[in-house]
This record gives sequence, C-alpha cells and structure tokens, in this order.
Amino acid sequence: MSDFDKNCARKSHSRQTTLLGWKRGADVVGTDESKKSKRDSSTSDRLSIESGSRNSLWENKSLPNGPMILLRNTVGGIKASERQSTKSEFSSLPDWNDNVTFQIFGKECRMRRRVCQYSSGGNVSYSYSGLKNISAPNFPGVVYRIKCQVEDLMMNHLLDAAANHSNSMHMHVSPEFMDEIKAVKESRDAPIGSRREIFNYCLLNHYRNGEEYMSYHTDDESSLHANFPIASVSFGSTRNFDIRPRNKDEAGKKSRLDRIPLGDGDLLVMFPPMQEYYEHGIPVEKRVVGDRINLTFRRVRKVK
Ligand SMILES: O=C(O)CCC(=O)C(=O)O
Ligand SMILES: [Fe+2]
Repeated sequence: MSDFDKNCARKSHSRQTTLLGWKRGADVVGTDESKKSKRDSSTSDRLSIESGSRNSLWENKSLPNGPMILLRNTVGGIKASERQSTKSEFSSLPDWNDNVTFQIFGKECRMRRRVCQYSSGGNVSYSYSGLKNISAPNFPGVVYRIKCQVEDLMMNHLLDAAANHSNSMHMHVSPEFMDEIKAVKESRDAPIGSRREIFNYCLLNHYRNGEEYMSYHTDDESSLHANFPIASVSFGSTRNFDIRPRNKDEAGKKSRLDRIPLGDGDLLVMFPPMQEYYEHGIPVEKRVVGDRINLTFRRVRKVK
C-alpha cells in the first residue's frame, strides 16, 4: 500500500465523519431519533444473554458497551467444500464493483477491495463511506440463502438463551430486538410474501489478497435501525478484525483493543451500542495467502 493510499484511507474516514455529520466518542450522544432510542434502553432493562451450556458453540467476544458474539465454522455449511462452492457463487455475482472511487480533499481515492450490495426487493437505499445513492438490487439466491441461515442461527441462539433465563452480564440485547426476533420467528411459517425478516441489506466485500483492506470505521449511519445488530460472515482466507475505541486516550492515541481472526464460515454479530463506542477495520497483512469474501447483513430503516 502506498503512502498515498494510506493517506486516502485515513482521510476518507474523517471525510465520512464530516459528510454524514457523525459525532464521535463515548460521551457524545447524537440528537436524532435512532440515538435517542438507544439511550432509552437502559442496561438494566436489557435481556442478558449468557454464552454457556446449551449455547456454548457461540463465543462471547463482548467489550464494555460493545456486545459481540461469534460462531465459528458454521455459515455456508459445516463442510469446507460446501463453503468453497458458496464462495465461488459469491465470487461470480455480476454486480461486483472493483473501481469504487471517492474524492478526498480534491484527490481521487480508490477503494482497495471490490464491493457489491443487495437489498430486499432492491428497494432499500443506504449510503456509506461517503458514497451516496448506491444501487442495491434484490438479493440473489445465494445471498438470500446465507441471510436466512444467519437469521436462523442468531434467532435460535438468542431465543434459546432467553428461554434458559441466562443472566450473565456479558451480553445485552435490547427488549425491542428480542420482540422483533420473536415476531420474525413466528412469521416463519407464514406464506412467503408475509414473512418478516431481520436484515434487509447486505454489503459484500472481496479482499483479493492480503494487501486489500478496510480502514478503521464505525457502521453508525443514521439510516441503520438503532436496535438491530450487524451480522458479519466470512468465507475463504482468515483475516484479522481489529477493534479500537472511537475516542483518543490521554496520549492522543486510539490503541487497538482486540484482534479477532475471522475464518471460513465464521459469523460475528455486533450489537448496539458497539458502533457508538468502537471502530473496526481489516488491516493489510501481506503474508495472507488467498482471498476472503465478507458479507455484512444490516437493517436499514429507509425503504424507497
Ligand atoms: O470484512 C470485514 O470483516 C469487515 C466488513 C465491515 O466492517 C463493513 O463492511 O462495514
Ligand atoms: Fe464495518
């Protein structure tokens, strides 16, 4: 990666901040409705989920104010060969864009990975990384299949933990989201047109080698639903997922707090309010052999 690219990556992040009017820091609370509802869900009235006993396949990766759960080697099939063929299907989707450019202080920067995005019925509009009005066609079959699997895995885990009255303080899920997944679960037997869904948007990232990366950022656009998590799925080579605080420390630094290796078939779920407190990114790692495709499923509020 050249210094110019590094610079672009860094600046793109600060530019995003300006463009979307984000405020950073644990002590700063936004003024829009989504942020208000986050604030109103106090820790005490959230359902606590324990990753123990029957739910032991899920690891608890939470940081303070950053609830996260992780399930290894499962999405896309238990067998590596099944996941490999799913990854090939992703790779040959027709909508990849490997030349995404954006302007930073008058300079043109190119995104160092290829990306594409899909949404429910092609009706969802979402802007990120300073890019606006990006078209997001209807979910192709392979993305829809993985979306359903991710929703089921997550829903069953959370409902199971709730039914077992798990009471660890590690993991907090808002009552609003628990109500939502109960409704989604109940609607699974309904005719296809009237089924509810958790996620209505998917962003795919293809890192073709260890030099392709994603700089530190938060996924806290106001168009994202405040109570819903972001579910991130990985296929292919293992890449590190780095986490650091949004706020600088006394020395003016933001030091890395955690590094989670994300491998083939892994599912990482980030719950609110994680995006208010932490940034995450995929660093350059030249020694990585092979490519990785990542899917992040989101719930966007604005539907066209
Ligand atoms: O590739 C990854 O695991 C990170 C993806 C991500 O953070 C994003 O799409 O916002
Ligand atoms: Fe992200």
